[in-house]
Amino acid sequence: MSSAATPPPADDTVTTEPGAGAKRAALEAEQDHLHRVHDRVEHLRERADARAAEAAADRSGSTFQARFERDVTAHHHATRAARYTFGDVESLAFGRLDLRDGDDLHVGRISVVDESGDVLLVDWRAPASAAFYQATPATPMDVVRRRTLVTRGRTVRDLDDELLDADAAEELGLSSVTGQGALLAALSRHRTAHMRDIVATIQADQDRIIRSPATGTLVVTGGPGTGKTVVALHRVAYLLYGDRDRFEGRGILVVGPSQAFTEYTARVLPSLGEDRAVQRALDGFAPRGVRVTGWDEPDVAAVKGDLAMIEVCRRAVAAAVPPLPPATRFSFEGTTARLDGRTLAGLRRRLLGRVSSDRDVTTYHARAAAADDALRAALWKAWRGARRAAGARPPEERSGTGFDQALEEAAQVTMLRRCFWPELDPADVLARLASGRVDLDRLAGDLLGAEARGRLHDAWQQAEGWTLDDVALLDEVRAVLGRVPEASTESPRDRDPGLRVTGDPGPAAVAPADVEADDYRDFAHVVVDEAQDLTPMQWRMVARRGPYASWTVVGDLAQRSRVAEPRDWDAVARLIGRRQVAVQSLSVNYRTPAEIVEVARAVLEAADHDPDAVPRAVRESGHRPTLHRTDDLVGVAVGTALDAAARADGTVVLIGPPELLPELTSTLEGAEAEDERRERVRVLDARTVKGLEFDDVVVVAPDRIAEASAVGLHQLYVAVTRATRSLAVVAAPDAPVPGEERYASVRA
Ligand SMILES: Nc1ncnc2c1ncn2[C@@H]1O[C@H](COP(=O)(O)OP(=O)(O)OP(=O)(O)O)[C@@H](O)[C@H]1O
Repeated sequence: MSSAATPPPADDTVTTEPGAGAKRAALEAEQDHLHRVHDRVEHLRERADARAAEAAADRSGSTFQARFERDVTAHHHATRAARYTFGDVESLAFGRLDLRDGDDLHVGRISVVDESGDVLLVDWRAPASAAFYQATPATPMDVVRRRTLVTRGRTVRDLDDELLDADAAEELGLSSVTGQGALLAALSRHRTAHMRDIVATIQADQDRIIRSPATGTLVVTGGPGTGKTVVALHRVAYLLYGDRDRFEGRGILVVGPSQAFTEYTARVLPSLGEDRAVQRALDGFAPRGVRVTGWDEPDVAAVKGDLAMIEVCRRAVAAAVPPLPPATRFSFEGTTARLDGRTLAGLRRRLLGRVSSDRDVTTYHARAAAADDALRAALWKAWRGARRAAGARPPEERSGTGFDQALEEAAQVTMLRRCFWPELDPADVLARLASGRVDLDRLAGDLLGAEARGRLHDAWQQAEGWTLDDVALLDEVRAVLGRVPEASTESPRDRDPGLRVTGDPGPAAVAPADVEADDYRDFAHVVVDEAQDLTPMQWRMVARRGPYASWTVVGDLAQRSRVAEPRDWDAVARLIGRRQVAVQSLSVNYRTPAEIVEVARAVLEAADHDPDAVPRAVRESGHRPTLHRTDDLVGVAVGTALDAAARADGTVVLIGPPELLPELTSTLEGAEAEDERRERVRVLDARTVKGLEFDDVVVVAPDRIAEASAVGLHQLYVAVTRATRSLAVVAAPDAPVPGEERYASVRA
């Protein structure tokens, strides 16, 4: 946005520097207004609280209807009260527009009207507020002066003016009072463990994305720190505000790459008064009871993520049914029939061949009744054959003969029906394949090449638990299985203990009733963050939750940690069943100072990626990144991180290759430092820092991160672009470090 808050200022912006007196007067006027807003909000909150309490205590009606209405009323007022509740640090009002017609309006977190109907504050998402974010001197949108307020709780700390229409300003007698720069003030605040909202300083290009209609699929791209994540979250708040019926009813799903990421971003929507969106990490789609404990190397992830796995999963279900008894005998009206296992196996194979995840009616569990019918028909046919062989003439029709009743009572038939089409759970099904009980080569020899099968086999053999990429496979299996019919309460193990898989690669304690997690529904809108990293199978998993949804897809191809498909956004569109995507890009880096951007550029160059993909930084820190050459990687890295924590408040992270993490953690724990300082330092794997940010970043052994896989340099790029303040790199004396000359060198 070209507001005064946005460096560099637009060339045609008119800014006059008034005296301190004018600024003081302006601050006082804004302070008065903010007090009025807060007083009114407090009043509204107290009133809503009182009404909620009154409704909850109302015992006047005893009918179900009366109790229901009372609960709805109490809930309604409690929700209102919650909307009027703000923490001390959140700014309730953050802008003011003076318009050509002499009116002014204040923009804030919510709309507030006083007792006489005057508007004290307009919600940032309302159409009238759009000019606060979008007006420029070239297109002033009837705005003469835009004022950005820097507030904290009830206090106005600073303000920042921009005259967009100098002539009209003169006519109206308006001047401008420049402050510190609201955006720079916001960016220079130290970070906490949680991302903050940016309502006060949304920039024009970001605002256009936030407000764009949710019709098809919008892809938001841009380099690290351009605000993709925060913009996507504000878009969710905007959509909920604009069409609550559509988006609150069916819901909005926000998907992030990891639990750490979801925890980091979790507070943004609640701080905007919206807590209805469902935020999930990719491993959060695992069936209940399944815990993800590991990662796959990119080449294994590529196999597990390939669409060939759709058919592998389908066949895995067919291979998970237990063997049938060699023969089943039963008697009815004095005739004993015998049905051999091979005939029944053929019948079951044909029925299993029709099972798929395509439609609800073709899932395994949905076909249970049809399978049982087919089994009874086969038994009927066998009995009629036996009857005829005995010289009697069997009845043509089964119904009315008592045959079905007799089947219910025959012990052998009961056994047969239980293992013919038992209830299955996804983790058990996949575990049979992963543990080798079902032979992968026989199952998928025609679907996966020998190399891919080898990788899959080795990965599953060596794994100590389920991995992130197994989750999409578990979900695919779950989709093939479908919902367990409601009437059924037995778990598969109650029915057939033989289904238990020993030596499973992962904890598979899942009861079928738990199989459908509560997110398994048809969302109205789906947001996918760090979208460059999803495999085709993961896209299927997410798309299953929004077959009719509109989408916001957020990603940066330069930060890919994958080597396989999909390679561009059109391919993503195909995977989620959409014909096309609209792409919008963000190009200003609000996170990383210019000095660190230079280093990041060198890493991209080393990765043979277009170095211009690095977004331009909005500010400089005045500090060059430091490069520490040492043999004592861990000791120096921990010392550097603790020094950073001592220098200033904020968050510090040590990012290293997986094999160094235990030593980094134990050295940090044993280091002599105050607890408060030590606790502000985190140790993270280079693969888990995606989407996160920290004030001070120490990257350890960059060469090992870079060489770990085909996308190692991209992971190093992600690691060095996490810092908002300082970057230190700790490397062995002879280790290659891209852009070495751009660092200040420190020899330990
Ligand atoms: N308009 C803004 N005003 C204030 N802060 C902003 C603004 N836009 C972005 N930021 C801040 O910049 C930082 C980076 O934002 P965000 O994490 O959304 O970027 P990103 O593009 O998703 O980055 P990455 O690709 O590395 O995950 C955050 O601290 C965010 O709050």
